[in-house]
Amino acid sequence: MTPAARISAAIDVLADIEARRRPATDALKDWGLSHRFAGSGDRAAIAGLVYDALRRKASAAHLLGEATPRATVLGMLRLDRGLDLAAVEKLCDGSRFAPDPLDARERAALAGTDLVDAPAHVAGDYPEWLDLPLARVFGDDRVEEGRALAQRAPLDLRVNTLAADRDKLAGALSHLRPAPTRWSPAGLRVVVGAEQKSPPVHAEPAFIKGQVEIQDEGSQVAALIAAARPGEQVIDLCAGGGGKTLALAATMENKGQLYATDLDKRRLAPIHARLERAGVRNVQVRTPGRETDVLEDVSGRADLVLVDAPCTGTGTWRRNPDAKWRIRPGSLSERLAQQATVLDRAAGLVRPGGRVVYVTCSLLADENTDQIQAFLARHPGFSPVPPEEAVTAALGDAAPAFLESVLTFPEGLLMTPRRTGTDGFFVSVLRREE
Ligand SMILES: C[S@@+](CC[C@H](N)C(=O)[O-])C[C@H]1O[C@@H](n2cnc3c(N)ncnc32)[C@H](O)[C@@H]1O
Repeated sequence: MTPAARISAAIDVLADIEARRRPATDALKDWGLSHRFAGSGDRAAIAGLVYDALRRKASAAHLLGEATPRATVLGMLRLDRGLDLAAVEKLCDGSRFAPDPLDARERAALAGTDLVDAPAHVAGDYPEWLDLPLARVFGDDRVEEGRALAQRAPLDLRVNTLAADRDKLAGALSHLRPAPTRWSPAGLRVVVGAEQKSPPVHAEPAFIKGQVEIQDEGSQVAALIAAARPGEQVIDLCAGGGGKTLALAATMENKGQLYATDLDKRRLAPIHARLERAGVRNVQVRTPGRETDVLEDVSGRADLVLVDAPCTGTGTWRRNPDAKWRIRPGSLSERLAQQATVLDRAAGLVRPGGRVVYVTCSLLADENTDQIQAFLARHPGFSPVPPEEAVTAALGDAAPAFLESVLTFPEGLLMTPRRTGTDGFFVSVLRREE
């Protein structure tokens, strides 16, 4: 396919997403099925255009003065890909499979990149109703934070230190050009270009042998701050597919006991194969039953309970640009109630002197600092560990620069793409008094 034909295809996919209110992945898959002549390179490039357009939806619409799928793609080409008017015009020449030629209004709009008079939520490309909540956390920096959240995310890998070391793995994966991550000593980062397909890590021998997992560096750091130690009794209460469970097991060096559970047994299902592949031997998966409390025997005895809480995912907009525009106030309230429930459960599981570590991939104070303040009011026997203390123990030499980069609060710390180059993660360490 020509570059111009790919742009036409991206406009069609965006129209489908909008008309049928469906996730981008579904629309892209359908497009691939009904255009079998398109090769994998074409499909990857079209997906790149669609996701980039979704990332810049508000600012592109502002530039073009309308929010149609065509305007979104044209605006993105100008704002994100840096194409000038002549380059866009060349692509939209009206030839077979190319988008229609630009009209006078489009030409005038694409002559500049003027977002000066755009309100913060437009310049930062996030939903208008989240402007106040984001202003509460970031103040005037919210536009820059939003812009960083509208960039493409790199592909981060976590080397499984139970089975390999980072330098050797970097050699084995040298064709992906991985670079060591800045904060996590077990992380490798692969940069994927706009038109590139994400490399099939699942097919790498190192992945098949359990030496490497896909995990954002922010998630790796959150697990490091939880600091599960060899010999401890640890509960991963919202284990889901086990991303953090595997990271905790690695710092425990397979010693002690790690209990992994989740409210939803379907989410937990993939964990078994992942543990097996990673050579993890100290995890008991406690699949929830209908009536029984699957953690009854460990209640009040855990050294550490990790609550990797259900949340709005506002910190992961780089990876889920269409979810960014779907989030509603109702889903926030639902998550807030779930977070309080799971935190209260964690409080009963930890031993005196033990700790609860609360993690979200949200940027919103309601889900982070407010949630912790409310927890502390309900559970006066707990107090927050100062972020400086938790980070220094977890990150060693990288701690000072990390602490300068994150936002810190008495209740915990917040990573963001702009500040730490990771997804947005909030981490709070809460110690139960002896
Ligand atoms: C952020 S995800 C966990 C991701 C996982 N820890 C990982 O690293 O791959 C949040 C999980 O919390 C679970 N959850 C929601 N409410 C819960 C509750 N009351 N108790 C336990 N798990 C809960 C959800 O089913 C979901 O799997």
